[in-house]
Amino acid sequence: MKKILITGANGLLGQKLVALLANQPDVELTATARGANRLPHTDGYTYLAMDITNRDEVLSVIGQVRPDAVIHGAAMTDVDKCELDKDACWAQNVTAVEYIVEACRATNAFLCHVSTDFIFDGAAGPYTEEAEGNPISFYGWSKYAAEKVVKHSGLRWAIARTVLVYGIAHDMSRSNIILWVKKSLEDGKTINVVTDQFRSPTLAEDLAAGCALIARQEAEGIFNISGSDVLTPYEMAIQTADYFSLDKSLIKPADGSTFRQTARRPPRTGFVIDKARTVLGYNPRSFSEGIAVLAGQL
Ligand SMILES: NC(=O)C1=CN([C@@H]2O[C@H](COP(=O)(O)OP(=O)(O)OC[C@H]3O[C@@H](n4cnc5c(N)ncnc54)[C@H](OP(=O)(O)O)[C@@H]3O)[C@@H](O)[C@H]2O)C=CC1
Ligand SMILES: Cc1cn([C@H]2C[C@H](O)[C@@H](COP(=O)(O)OP(=O)(O)O[C@H]3O[C@@H](C)C(=O)[C@@H](O)[C@H]3O)O2)c(=O)[nH]c1=O
Repeated sequence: MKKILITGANGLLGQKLVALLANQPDVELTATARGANRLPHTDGYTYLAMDITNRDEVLSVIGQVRPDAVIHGAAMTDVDKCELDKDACWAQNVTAVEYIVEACRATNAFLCHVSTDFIFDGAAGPYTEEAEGNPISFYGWSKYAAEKVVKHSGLRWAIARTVLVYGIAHDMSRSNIILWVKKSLEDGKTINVVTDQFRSPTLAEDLAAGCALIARQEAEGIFNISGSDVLTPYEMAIQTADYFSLDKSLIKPADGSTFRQTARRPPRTGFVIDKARTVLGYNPRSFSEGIAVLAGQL
């Protein structure tokens, strides 16, 4: 029996991890999140409130559960809000990781920490696990700093890096690219979508599967856990419109000269996922298969 504790259970990744690991005969699952349990189902796991910015709560919850492995997905994930509210971003994405590490050290738990392609500057993707980070947004800096906390923790640790996660979750706090394109086109809204950014978009179920493989195997090191296809957001939008038979003429190509967000985005990222495939047995869907999985949940 492996005791696994996840953080941020109410989020997109968290909900898919609960769906994957609850009711598994060899897993005793504890789902934690801040405040009330907002998950649609309550069977097959234990829910405990745990605000990761509250050191006492983190130490007491993890100290009480004494998990074999922690999958740490909780974070402040709104990149533009992180640029504007740097204190909140640092508290949730870095200081909180120090508390998680302290609690894992006290209980000798394995830590799987979830990170991002935004630690890179996007000059030369797709990236392998050996690439050197060079963040260009505050969110990116916070996740880069969190990786250093994990790497120097002395724990048995893994870092699961991912890219542009998409999927459907219950009561989602933020949308993601497929849902945003689909809703915009259904509402007859014109959208400007960039052709000069490159990503390997990741189905949330595949990210959860990759994190579960790492936690079950207590595989140590950095693993790129993303989708297999490298696409521009424009290509993703066109594929989404085609799949749902929506009006492609509403999708206008844009680039850095016309489209700007509060925080800079690294232009060319995406991941090489060979290591996760061979070491973990990770096997993600293609983007078109991922759209079909999402469509099946609508
Ligand atoms: N989404 C993406 O495109 C990508 C995500 N990642 C990483 O993947 C991980 C999961 O992201 P994802 O599931 O998509 O994001 P979500 O925003 O859907 O989930 C993040 C969760 O973290 C929770 N959280 C935030 N602050 C706290 C806190 N103080 N205490 C407890 N929980 C907290 C949020 O709680 P609440 O629901 O209450 O707000 C939310 O449910 C993150 O580490 C993110 O950096 C990496 C690359 C891409
Ligand atoms: C809103 C918008 C986005 N885009 C593009 C920009 C970007 O490449 C892509 C997604 O933009 P968003 O701002 O929705 O998502 P973004 O904040 O870029 O997503 C990031 O989230 C954090 C958590 C991560 O860790 C990163 O890996 C990445 O997934 O879509 C457009 O082209 N037009 C638009 O109007």
